[in-house]
Amino acid sequence: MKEAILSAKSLCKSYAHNGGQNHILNHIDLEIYKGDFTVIMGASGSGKSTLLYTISGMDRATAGKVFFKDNEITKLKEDKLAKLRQGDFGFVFQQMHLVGNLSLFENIAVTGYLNKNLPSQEVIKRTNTLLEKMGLNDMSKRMPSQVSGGEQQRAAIARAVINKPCLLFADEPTGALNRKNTTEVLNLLTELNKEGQSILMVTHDMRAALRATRLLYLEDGRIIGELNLPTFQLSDEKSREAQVDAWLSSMEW
Ligand SMILES: Nc1ncnc2c1ncn2[C@@H]1O[C@H](COP(=O)(O)OP(=O)(O)OP(=O)(O)O)[C@@H](O)[C@H]1O
Repeated sequence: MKEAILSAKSLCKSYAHNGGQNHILNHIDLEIYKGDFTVIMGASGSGKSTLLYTISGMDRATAGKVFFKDNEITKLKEDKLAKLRQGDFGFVFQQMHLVGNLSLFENIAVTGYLNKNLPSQEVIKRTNTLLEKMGLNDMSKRMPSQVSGGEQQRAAIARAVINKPCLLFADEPTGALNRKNTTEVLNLLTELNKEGQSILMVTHDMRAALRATRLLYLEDGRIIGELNLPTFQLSDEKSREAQVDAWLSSMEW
């Protein structure tokens, strides 16, 4: 049986709008399971990023609850939430937000150093392992401005997983990348997932959606559809694409 690591109960998020309320998330009940590569799709403006930020504790819900491993995180104060985000969650965004005057090595290692439980030798070891895995060995001393967007995003992914988070959140991680870099980043995320990393990603990129083992569709503030898939294999890409395409059409995407 699948193990839920994150669950939302009647999750709501509204914004004040023209004297009224704009309801973006409307009583969402959702469980995110260990080991899954969950991808949330939906039309532009449907609330995908809002859902990711609200369920991860980056933003506050208007109503409803979020539980991380049976602990309610919606009631945590900011300092406890920050600790949780730092230790148990990893984040990757469309923009990489690397520190411009630190090398790639330092950008990755600094998140490890912030983890008080990690000895510095272990931080260095993990950073080197991740640099190798991300294919960044030769450019570890370069500054972010001296590498491509895809290389920056690979460094940002390494930074996000150095503390071995229970769940990696990704908000349109390929949104700013060209085709080649998109494929490289998606391959890395797929590889991490095959090694056991649980991922929750929002995207409106069909190529990114193909990597999901569980696809969810958001519309009118609710999850209206779900498609479960086996782990992505390059050899099955064509038939998977046809399956996902048909499902998205049925969602009127
Ligand atoms: N801080 C805010 N204040 C008011 N409205 C907001 C705020 N943040 C988001 N919204 C609105 O909430 C809705 C959902 O936004 P969100 O960014 O979550 O959508 P999305 O599905 O991720 O869109 P896209 O695919 O275009 O990135 C949009 O109508 C947006 O304008």
